[in-house]
Amino acid sequence: MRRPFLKMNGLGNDFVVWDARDTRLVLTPEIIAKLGSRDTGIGFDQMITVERSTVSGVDAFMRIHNCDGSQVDACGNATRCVGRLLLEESGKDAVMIQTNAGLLSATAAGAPREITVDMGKPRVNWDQIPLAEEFADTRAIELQIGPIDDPILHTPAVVNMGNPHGIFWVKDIEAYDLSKVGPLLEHHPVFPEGANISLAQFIGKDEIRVKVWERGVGLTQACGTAACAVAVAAVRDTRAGRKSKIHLPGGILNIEWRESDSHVMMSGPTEIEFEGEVDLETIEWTKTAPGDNDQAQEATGGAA
Ligand SMILES: N[C@H](CCC[C@H](N)C(=O)O)C(=O)O
Repeated sequence: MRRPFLKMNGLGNDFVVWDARDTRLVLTPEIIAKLGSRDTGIGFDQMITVERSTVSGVDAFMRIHNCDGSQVDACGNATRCVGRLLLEESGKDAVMIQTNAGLLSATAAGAPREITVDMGKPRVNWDQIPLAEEFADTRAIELQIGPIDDPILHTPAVVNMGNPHGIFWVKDIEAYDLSKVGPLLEHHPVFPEGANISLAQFIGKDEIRVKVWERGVGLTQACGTAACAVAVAAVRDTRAGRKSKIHLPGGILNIEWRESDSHVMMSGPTEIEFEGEVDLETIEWTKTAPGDNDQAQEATGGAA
């Protein structure tokens, strides 16, 4: 059975997006992992299924799966992408997206394809992250993040943005091999539900460079909820103001942890890479229509 999809990304954190508002779509974790594989399938960091919301007046429900097939409750970059689709489809100035982590609102951020999402309030109590009970005093958490010749134990900042985040402030991100320490920390017993792991380095006033090992994925070009979590941790650790620029490998996200209501506002780009169609039995897929940049080239007769 062939099914249309959109391939999208937010700063290179990429997604397959299904519209399942009229035709339900339930896939097993095994099929999701096959589709998500950059060898056997379409390849993505997360799979996003847009469904009818169960809450009246809310535009859609967004279901999120990591490429390992695990279902999770928050994905900042995908929320911007789904927000863009709903805003363009409805012509409204703002749309509401229901997730298992709560209701999120999305609005246009000014520049084309730039979207602002209200990611709601951060949670910082140990049982909200969650952390294992024996680590209720987060100061007691000392984790080895390498490198081998620098066996300094680090205490992470911990924030939940609808998903768990462990953040390590370091002087030089390049001094650590996140591809090695990331999986160890993601599955560390201190995080009973796992965690997204960020290395964060200040590069200027309210400018922070971040690299992320995502739970259920691995290294990604960007992670929206991590950007929010780092910005919140920077304020709590009195290292930054309430507005900060988070520099990820894929680009910059602008974050504001609003004083008035403690909501975290995240602004950044979205991209439709292409439209496609996939056979859910054979996982064979084809592109059926160009994306934003292809169209831009076509429109301008752009050079190859
Ligand atoms: N890997 C995350 C979900 C996706 C988060 C990320 N892609 C974002 O933009 O927030 C988790 O397991 O909690």
